[in-house]
Amino acid sequence: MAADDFFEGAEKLLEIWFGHQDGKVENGDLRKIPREKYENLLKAACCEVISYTSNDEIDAYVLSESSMFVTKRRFILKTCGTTTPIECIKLFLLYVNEFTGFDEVEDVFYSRKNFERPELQKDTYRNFKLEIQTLDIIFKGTGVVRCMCSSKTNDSWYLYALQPVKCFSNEKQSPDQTLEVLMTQLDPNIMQIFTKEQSANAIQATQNSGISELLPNMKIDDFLFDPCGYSMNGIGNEGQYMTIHITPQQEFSYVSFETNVPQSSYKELISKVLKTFQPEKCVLTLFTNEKSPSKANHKELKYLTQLGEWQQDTNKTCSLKNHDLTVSFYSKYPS
Ligand SMILES: C[S@+](CC[C@H](N)C(=O)[O-])C[C@H]1O[C@@H](n2cnc3c(N)ncnc32)[C@H](O)[C@@H]1O
Repeated sequence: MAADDFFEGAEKLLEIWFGHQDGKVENGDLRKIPREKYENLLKAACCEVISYTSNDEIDAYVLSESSMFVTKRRFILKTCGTTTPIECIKLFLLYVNEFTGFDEVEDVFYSRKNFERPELQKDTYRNFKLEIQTLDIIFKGTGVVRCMCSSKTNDSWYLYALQPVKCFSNEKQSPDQTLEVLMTQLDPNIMQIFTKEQSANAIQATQNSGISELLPNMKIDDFLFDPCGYSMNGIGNEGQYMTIHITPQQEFSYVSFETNVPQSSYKELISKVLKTFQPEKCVLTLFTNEKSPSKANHKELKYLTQLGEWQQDTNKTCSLKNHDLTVSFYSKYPS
């Protein structure tokens, strides 16, 4: 396939948390950084804003390549294609220093699935080792690295997590959990919904696909690309978000689902997501911190060996500074 026809759906996901050395986190706010400064950052990452929505807790941007979310002290940049998110970090840290009142990086996570066509990425992003080296230089530290591989398919998932020396005490932590479902080889009939040929607009695609039913009661900002491709952000009044991105082309179809909505069990939500998109394969990741009402879910995921038509081939759990992490690989049975 010609490089021109290919689109890399798999995202690079960067999440940074900020704090204050004296522990007074109420003194800072990342949303004090002006909009044009965020646009500068996105230029460095090779993408731009195409839509925006917000409430009192969270600013959500749909980007030309995926999404950005900004809350009081957490920044999330999720970008696909051949974007370069690490390139915006130094400038971002300068803006944080200038505008927000924060003076400390509390946590950094940078993760991604293996790329379909790594050779088409720009320099640093062709090999996770180079991404790690670049992040270590920027954060002047040594990150913890996790590489999880499926025992059955050639899928893998990589994480860099910076563990700053100073830890925030448990009392200052707020509940935090993030679920991601990264899906490949999707049902072509379902993917057809995310084309201009089948759907007149994004609202139609959101409704007809069942996306609107996945986590109801969210304010949805969706976008249907021409001739195909789909992105959406959903936000809730308490700072909850969900985000879905779809590359529907059959030769390299990819869908990602991510949310921070807490659940006492994620089984039903994950099943709904898989039934909605019908992937052949998927990678599940779950991060929870000590305060999260979802923290018991790692055990549940471990024993979720069968999820409808999907069978788990690999499940790994590990502990990071403030979070537990589970990564599971599933494929449709029989594959
Ligand atoms: C931005 S969207 C969603 C990407 C996402 N990371 C995913 O999960 O696949 C990418 C899809 O939109 C299509 N697309 C159409 N116009 C585009 C544009 N101007 N920029 C980025 N993608 C575009 C791509 O071909 C691809 O199918």
